[in-house]
Amino acid sequence: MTTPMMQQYQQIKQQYQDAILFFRLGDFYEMFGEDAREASRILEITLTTRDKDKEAPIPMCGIPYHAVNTYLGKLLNRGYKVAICEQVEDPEKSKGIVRREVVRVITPGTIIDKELLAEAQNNFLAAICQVDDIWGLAFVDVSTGEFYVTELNAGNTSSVVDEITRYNVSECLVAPDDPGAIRTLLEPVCVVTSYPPKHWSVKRTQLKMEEQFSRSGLEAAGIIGCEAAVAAGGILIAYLSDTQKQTLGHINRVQLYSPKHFMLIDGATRRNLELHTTMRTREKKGSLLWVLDKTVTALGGRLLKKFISQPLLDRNEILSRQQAVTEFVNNMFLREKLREYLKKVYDLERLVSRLVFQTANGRDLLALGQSLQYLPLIKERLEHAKTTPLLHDCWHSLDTLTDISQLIMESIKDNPPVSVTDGSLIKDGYSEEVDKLRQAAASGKKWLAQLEQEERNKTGIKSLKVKYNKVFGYYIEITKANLDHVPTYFQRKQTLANAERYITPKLKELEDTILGAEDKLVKLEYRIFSDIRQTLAVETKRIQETARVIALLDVLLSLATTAVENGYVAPKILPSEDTMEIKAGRHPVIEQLTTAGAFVPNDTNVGDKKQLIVITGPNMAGKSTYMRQVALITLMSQIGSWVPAQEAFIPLVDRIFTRVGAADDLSTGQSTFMVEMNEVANILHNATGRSLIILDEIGRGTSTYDGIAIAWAVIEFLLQEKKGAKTFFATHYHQLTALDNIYQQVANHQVAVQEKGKEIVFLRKIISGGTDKSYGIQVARLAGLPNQVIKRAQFLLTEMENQGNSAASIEAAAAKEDHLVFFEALNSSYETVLEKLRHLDVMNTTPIEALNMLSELKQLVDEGDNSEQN
Ligand SMILES: Nc1ncnc2c1ncn2[C@@H]1O[C@H](COP(=O)(O)OP(=O)(O)OP(=O)(O)O)[C@@H](O)[C@H]1O
Repeated sequence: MTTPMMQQYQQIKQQYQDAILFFRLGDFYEMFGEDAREASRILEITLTTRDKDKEAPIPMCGIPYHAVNTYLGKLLNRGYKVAICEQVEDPEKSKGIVRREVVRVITPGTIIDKELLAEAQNNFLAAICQVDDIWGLAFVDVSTGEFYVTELNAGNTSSVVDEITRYNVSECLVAPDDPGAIRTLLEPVCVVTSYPPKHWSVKRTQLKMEEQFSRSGLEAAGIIGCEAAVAAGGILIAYLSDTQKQTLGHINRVQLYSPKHFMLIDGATRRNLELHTTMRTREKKGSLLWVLDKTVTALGGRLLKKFISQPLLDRNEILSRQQAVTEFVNNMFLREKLREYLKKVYDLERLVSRLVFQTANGRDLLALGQSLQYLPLIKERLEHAKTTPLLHDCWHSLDTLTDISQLIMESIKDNPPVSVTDGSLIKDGYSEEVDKLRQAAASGKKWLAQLEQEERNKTGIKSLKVKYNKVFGYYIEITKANLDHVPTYFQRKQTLANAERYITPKLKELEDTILGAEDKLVKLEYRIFSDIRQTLAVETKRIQETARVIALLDVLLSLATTAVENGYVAPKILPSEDTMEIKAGRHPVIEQLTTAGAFVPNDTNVGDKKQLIVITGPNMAGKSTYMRQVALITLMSQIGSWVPAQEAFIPLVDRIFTRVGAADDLSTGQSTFMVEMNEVANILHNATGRSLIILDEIGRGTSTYDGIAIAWAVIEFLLQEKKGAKTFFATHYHQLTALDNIYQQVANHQVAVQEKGKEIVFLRKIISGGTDKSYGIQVARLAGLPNQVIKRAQFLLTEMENQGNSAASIEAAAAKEDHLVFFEALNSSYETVLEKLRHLDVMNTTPIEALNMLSELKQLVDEGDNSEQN
């Protein structure tokens, strides 16, 4: 027979089948059945059983409630959802089994707990929904309250994936019937959840959106009539109320954006240009974000990431940001002062969500109050920069929230405890009632001490003590040796091995006053604190608006600081058709990673006359670095930043495409060459005459002739079909340099190197003209390939250059050389000896040095012989 508690469990579990149910039992969250099996494996906790003696014992495991976040984090990271089921009535007051309810379902996209969130990173939940031939997309960050919607053409599923990657979404809701088979495309990118149930209608989603943002809010955002966007938004709202179980007041503003408003950067380009993390280690260090991020608030850190993901397309908007950055570059004092104040500002966006969820504690409020005190100072400083329009807007919209900081600073005690139910939250002087109770509790303790002294005097028992425990309250303890002196008005309560415990009517009376006062005080403080928290939650919109200004200021200041520290210039932003000219441009990241002054700057000129630059040059010369540098300077210009160059004229580009390096995508079962061709196809389909295209060694994943043929045809297509697209094409196929004889829009460039005997020196300088030398073997030698391999390759290369590279001639060459290599391999010191002789300056060698050298060479040859024999 199932116990009533297990019946209750099963009823609740029934409704949350896709989540792991954390079922609160006293101080533990327990899991049962399949949930327990799964959780115990992932969380590495012991799996036990309930009703061991019964026929079908139920697997179970548990975690202490106070350590819940650690365990939650592990499950969410693995993509699980967790339903938190609490006891929702006081067990002491309940009749029969205590009532339990799921109070929140936490999913990877709906985390708000600060311990589980990365500070400088948004945590987005997205929904995708197709209405007719349009995709609606909606994004929400529950921890900050941001809510965005947009629409895309349904034919193009890859642009949906691009948008989801751009937001770095943690969880995405897709319809269970999944019309565009989008789930498979998204699964490598984020957790995909089927939602909503089939019977959901566009009408219902619209109602949900109106409930959340009001009709006028939707009108103000201009989204009435955007059915797909509204539908996606409504699905998000519905999912949030299903999981969060409460209205979310901090999500009060929806923004419709047009992807056309921002430069679209696909996932491959984002990775290739290492915008947020490096390709190899996936770390921030070594990325563009790493160079530009001098933000001092978590709010600013998140916004800067967004800026980098969403370069602008509107020249005026770019210039307005650039002007603000310039203002801060030119005004060091203002810049440093503002940054100093901003450092003190707390994560206002995330705090707001904790106010709404009522999870903010005394420390959160105090931190809020303290940081708000800097707002008037910030506003005052901004007054000096009012002539710059964007900074004027910041100054104008910065609400200093003095009423809020005053309320907090007057009411919340310094150093409040973490828990909000243990008292010590409310400052003296804020509430008369609190003061009175606090005094009563404090005096009570004094009275107790007096009573103890009085009783000692009366009884003559020096060791008499007034003590306290939770079960008996206050009592007087007398050791066994003194029992004879105990007066009759002492009433015995408990006997211990060597002492007796008593109470007296007076002690009882005092106890009532003290305990009553403390109990009342804790309750009253909690009530007042909750009221304050509630009052602040009502001010959500104002705090959010201020948070937006603070984040923007922080990012502009960060860009200015980087510009000053790294010696950047303000680029001139030109219309798309113009020529891109960069004088002495540098790669923003590589220059930081090389020793100061070691980076070699290079010029760029591409556009009107020469639209496509073919870059040849040895391996390791700096071709990729150069092309990425052009892309990054363009991107930085369009986010409003200054750029690493002496001078830069940047025409607006609508997209940056890159095809750089080879990356296997084994997770989707694609080969290196297939990935390469997919990326090239994407570029050829989607680039326009206003795009910037970086193609690094395309075609190298297949045989030489196939590769050359594909590369040639791709270039022709770009010249004919994407007129004006500024393109850089790095290649080892020197045959492609012939293109500039045929097409006047093509220019050949090479990266200069200097030959020194067998060695090469990289000059890192881009010069005009093509080269047919790869120096691959020299680079391989630098990389430390065994001498034997290098020599052999050198021989085969010479043979191929003389005889052609047909299979037959290579075979003939290989046969010819075989015994020679074998002979040379007989003594492994051969190359070292030769090297020493090569570097020997005979004319400047004394006889004794010559003798020493001879002996050294002999020793080397002997050692070589010995090692060959062993
Ligand atoms: N302008 C420069 N100044 C200083 N160092 C540079 C410069 N350009 C490149 N480098 C250094 O040279 C290294 C190799 O550059 P890069 O990868 O761009 O060469 P590559 O020509 O694309 O090589 P491959 O053809 O083998 O891919 C870089 O990692 C960087 O450290």
